[in-house]
Amino acid sequence: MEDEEQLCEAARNGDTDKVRALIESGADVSYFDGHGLSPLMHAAKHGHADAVKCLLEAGAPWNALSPSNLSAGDFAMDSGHQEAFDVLLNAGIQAELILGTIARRSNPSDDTDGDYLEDRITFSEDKLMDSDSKAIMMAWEKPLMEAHAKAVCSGGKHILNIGFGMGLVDNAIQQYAPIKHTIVEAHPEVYGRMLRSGWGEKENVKIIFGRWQDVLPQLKSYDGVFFDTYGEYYEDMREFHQHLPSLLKPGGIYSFFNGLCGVNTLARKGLFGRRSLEGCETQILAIGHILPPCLSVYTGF
Ligand SMILES: C[S@@+](CC[C@H](N)C(=O)[O-])C[C@H]1O[C@@H](n2cnc3c(N)ncnc32)[C@H](O)[C@@H]1O
Repeated sequence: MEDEEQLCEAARNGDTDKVRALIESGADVSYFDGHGLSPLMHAAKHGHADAVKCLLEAGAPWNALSPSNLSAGDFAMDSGHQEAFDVLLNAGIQAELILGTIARRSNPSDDTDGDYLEDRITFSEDKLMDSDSKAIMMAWEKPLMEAHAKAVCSGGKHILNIGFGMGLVDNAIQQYAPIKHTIVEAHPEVYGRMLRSGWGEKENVKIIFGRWQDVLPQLKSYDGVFFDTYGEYYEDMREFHQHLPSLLKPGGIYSFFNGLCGVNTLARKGLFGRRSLEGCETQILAIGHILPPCLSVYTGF
């Protein structure tokens, strides 16, 4: 048996010593077997967190996808292996933060979502797609968005949402009859669609067209804030978080969603597709892993 096939087998069996020995003797950690699965995917699928760590340390690609578009993170999550999932998630986040920093340093004027904001996008009943046919938003995310809306609307009647997308969260926010519901949206086509579908005429809605980074001076303080953009780096989300103390009223509630590098320009398809987070309860818990403190809902600024 080839070294790489043995590596897949050792990863599957959780035989970390053998995994390490094979790597030291030159086995290729980027190998895909006849089913299109990498050693990392095998280790993840069987919940062998130590083997996952060992393969990641040796440079196994955390964002590779199987023929059915599943990442190692998806395999771990789908099989209920939380420890292996956490190891992969942390590796992905670290890589994202580093890649984002490198991208910014090499091109400080790069606004990361500039390309996306100039792209044509496609709307259909159940999804919003970018020009690479990658999903910006999908209808299955509705229960998740409803849960976020419930959370951010539980603290008061002045609500801010960043990123309209399909309007799922905004429709849910409207159910709570906010006094003022401010929506920031940067994509001209999404904005155009918002206007065509009557959002501009709702009495309690204020639409601010532009990138949140550019329209910050127009924003006030809110009882609830939700953040879910597209085509940005974690760095952007971290930057947004730095504004929360002024964007949130005392006791206000913040929640966010991030597709975990679903559109990162370097990782392209991403470590954990949004599908990893399907199922509302899990989603909220999974979101909480992104940034400490480990909750997606922040209160009491
Ligand atoms: C994933 S969608 C939001 C989906 C939304 N939560 C829903 O429930 O349908 C992301 C949205 O953020 C917008 N967006 C991306 N970058 C942005 C930025 N810097 N400022 C404001 N909006 C942005 C995109 O155009 C897109 O409409």
